[in-house]
Amino acid sequence: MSEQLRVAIVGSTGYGGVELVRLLASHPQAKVTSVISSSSAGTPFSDGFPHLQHIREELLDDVDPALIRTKADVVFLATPAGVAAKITPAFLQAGLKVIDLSGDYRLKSPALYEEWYKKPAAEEPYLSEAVFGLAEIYGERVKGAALISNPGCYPTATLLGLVPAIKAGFIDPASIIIDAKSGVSGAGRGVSLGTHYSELNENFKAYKLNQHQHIPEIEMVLSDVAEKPVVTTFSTHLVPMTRGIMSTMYANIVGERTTEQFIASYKEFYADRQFVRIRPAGLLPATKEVWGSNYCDIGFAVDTRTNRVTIVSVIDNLVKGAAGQAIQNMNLMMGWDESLGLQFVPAYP
Ligand SMILES: NC(=O)C1=CN([C@@H]2O[C@H](COP(=O)(O)OP(=O)(O)OC[C@H]3O[C@@H](n4cnc5c(N)ncnc54)[C@H](OP(=O)(O)O)[C@@H]3O)[C@@H](O)[C@H]2O)C=CC1
Ligand SMILES: CC(=O)N[C@@H](CCC(=O)OP(=O)(O)O)C(=O)O
Repeated sequence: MSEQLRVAIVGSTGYGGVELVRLLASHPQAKVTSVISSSSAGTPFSDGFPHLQHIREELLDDVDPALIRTKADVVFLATPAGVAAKITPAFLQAGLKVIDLSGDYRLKSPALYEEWYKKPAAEEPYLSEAVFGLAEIYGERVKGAALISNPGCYPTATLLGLVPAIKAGFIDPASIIIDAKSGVSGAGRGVSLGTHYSELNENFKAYKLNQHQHIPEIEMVLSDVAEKPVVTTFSTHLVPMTRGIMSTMYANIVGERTTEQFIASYKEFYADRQFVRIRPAGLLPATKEVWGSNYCDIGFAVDTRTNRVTIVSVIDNLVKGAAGQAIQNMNLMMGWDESLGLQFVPAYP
């Protein structure tokens, strides 16, 4: 077998980073050679994650691009918004390929990023060079790229559920309303008032209405696919569960379409893709049915009374919504089969 690709992870002590460590442990052609921390360098990785003790015995490295270059070929950045914008240029200049899990390189307009993220935008030419890695839609662009911007968790579930219907002309893009729900690991490992146990348990709440940073990312892709500007209503809710996103989407149908026609059209659209599974009529997906896997499951219900369709799309936010799709992008970037090391069956129940 050829030599394995060497991989480093900045933010390895966060939820996205730890999930990268878990998934890459069984990748046949890549191995993690450096786990990096900005706050705990020099301490054993397994101190914080005893469940991974047998696969990662080394000490955490510092965020040092020159050192990392001696150990790795590709670096994943699983860091909070604003960090990748600062450190990516040094990693690229050191000769590493970069896959960023944050929102820093997704929006091509610096003004739009600063409006929604309230932080300084990444600089050119890196912003223009970054390829938006929604693998099933833009996978061809990912091949050979040096900087990949991994999509957000909510946009991944939402866009995989909407793009085929828009491309087929089945729905009016101006009529779309997106009602999305996430498990709490979507908020990261850090503690906050809104996500601690007694605030979250037995509770269900809407948040960031009309202010969510994923709104411009969703509109960017919907506009690209519709070939005209699209604005949308996107509402987010926190659910008392650990993993999972459900995006429930409503749109007016153009002409007359049955549930079976939506199913047939989506099956054709995703015929060559391994990670999108289309449900038969009457069988809507639930978050537990993709738990721990890289699948996005999509179901449909056409209402002939209102002539609207409801599309339900579910993912595991830490896998297809973050680490899994990032590895899928690494595979595409390297010219490998996109499913390498990702063929996990969902854990159930
Ligand atoms: N959680 C999810 O479901 C998803 C997350 N994302 C995005 O992925 C990124 C990571 O998310 P997540 O893992 O949940 O976040 P976490 O908060 O769990 O982890 C982020 C990690 O980044 C490290 N970090 C913080 N500041 C810096 C810095 N200045 N330089 C280097 N490293 C730093 C921290 O580790 P240390 O102190 O050890 O350096 C921390 O563990 C975020 O941008 C998030 O928005 C995207 C899709 C889904
Ligand atoms: C539950 C929860 O709080 N989820 C986070 C998802 C953040 C995320 O994934 O951030 P980026 O994609 O922008 O990097 C949120 O709604 O902000």
